[in-house]
Amino acid sequence: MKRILVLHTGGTISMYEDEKTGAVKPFDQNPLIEKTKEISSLAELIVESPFHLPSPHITPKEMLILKERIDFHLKNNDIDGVVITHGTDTLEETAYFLELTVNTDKPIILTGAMRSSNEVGADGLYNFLTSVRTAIQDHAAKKGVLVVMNDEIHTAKNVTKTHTSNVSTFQSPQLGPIGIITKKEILFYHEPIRERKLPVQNLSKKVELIKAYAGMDGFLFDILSERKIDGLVIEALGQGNLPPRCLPSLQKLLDQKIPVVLVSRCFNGIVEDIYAYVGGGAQLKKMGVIFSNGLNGQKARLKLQIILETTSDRKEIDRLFQ
Ligand SMILES: NC(=O)C[C@H](N)C(=O)O
Repeated sequence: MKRILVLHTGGTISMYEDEKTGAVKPFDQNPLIEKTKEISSLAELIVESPFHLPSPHITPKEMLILKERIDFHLKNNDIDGVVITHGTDTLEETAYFLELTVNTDKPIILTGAMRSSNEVGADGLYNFLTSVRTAIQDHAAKKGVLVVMNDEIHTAKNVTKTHTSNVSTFQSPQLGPIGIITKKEILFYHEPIRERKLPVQNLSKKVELIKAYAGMDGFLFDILSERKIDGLVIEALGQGNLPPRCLPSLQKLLDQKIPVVLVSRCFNGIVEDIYAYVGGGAQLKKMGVIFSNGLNGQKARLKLQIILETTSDRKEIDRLFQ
């Protein structure tokens, strides 16, 4: 039997709905821990619950705790794979954090639920079961960190939460799922390109994320240049463009040597220095803005935060975002 480390962290998968008020709340004790027994015929489960939080309460510090628990077991050589249950709101960020920082070929799978544990059609236990089924497959190895939800397998780099309530919320806009789960099989369609691993022991840097909009001026940039930040990610317009009125304030931030990374607020495609009008990508690149390669804002923010722990060299940051 394969040995699977199960890390329960909270989220709707471990919540219940009050039948009278409809309010959804965490249980004091995660009910999945009891339910785990029903799945123990598939694999030898090593179950830990390092914290029990709704995922909007999760910070990079909790992500680092998960990395450390996984590294501990990898070092002990007592596991063949990992399944993490997590709230869905920030699940993609924890998945991507682990993709960037955990160095292993063994499957690491995150899953969650859109319906709380006592709702009709609750998807939590089912998603947990399919995640364990995926984690024990030999061919789930070497694919990086994966997200298993609703009978689909997605990569941490591409997956994002696309719907507030639907069970098919997790999608990979750039790529689609890399695999599917049926009653009989776990099938992969293609091999993902894996992320270069980054060292991280501590997360002390303040990195902010802002979204561009039509008519944006320098207001938010001015606030950021007055407060101390270590880095900034901007979700720019289209192919990587910004409204002209915000440029002088952006320049102030760049003059302070704050690394500024550009992603697009579009959920498909990459940013490029194509447009040569005022505020277009060509000008932003000349100003020293770093262009990312198709990550969404929240993942680029995490990546910059991790990178800044080891370097603030603009060229090196640029290289790591290619
Ligand atoms: N479906 C969910 O898990 C959403 C919940 N708000 C959470 O992320 O904890």
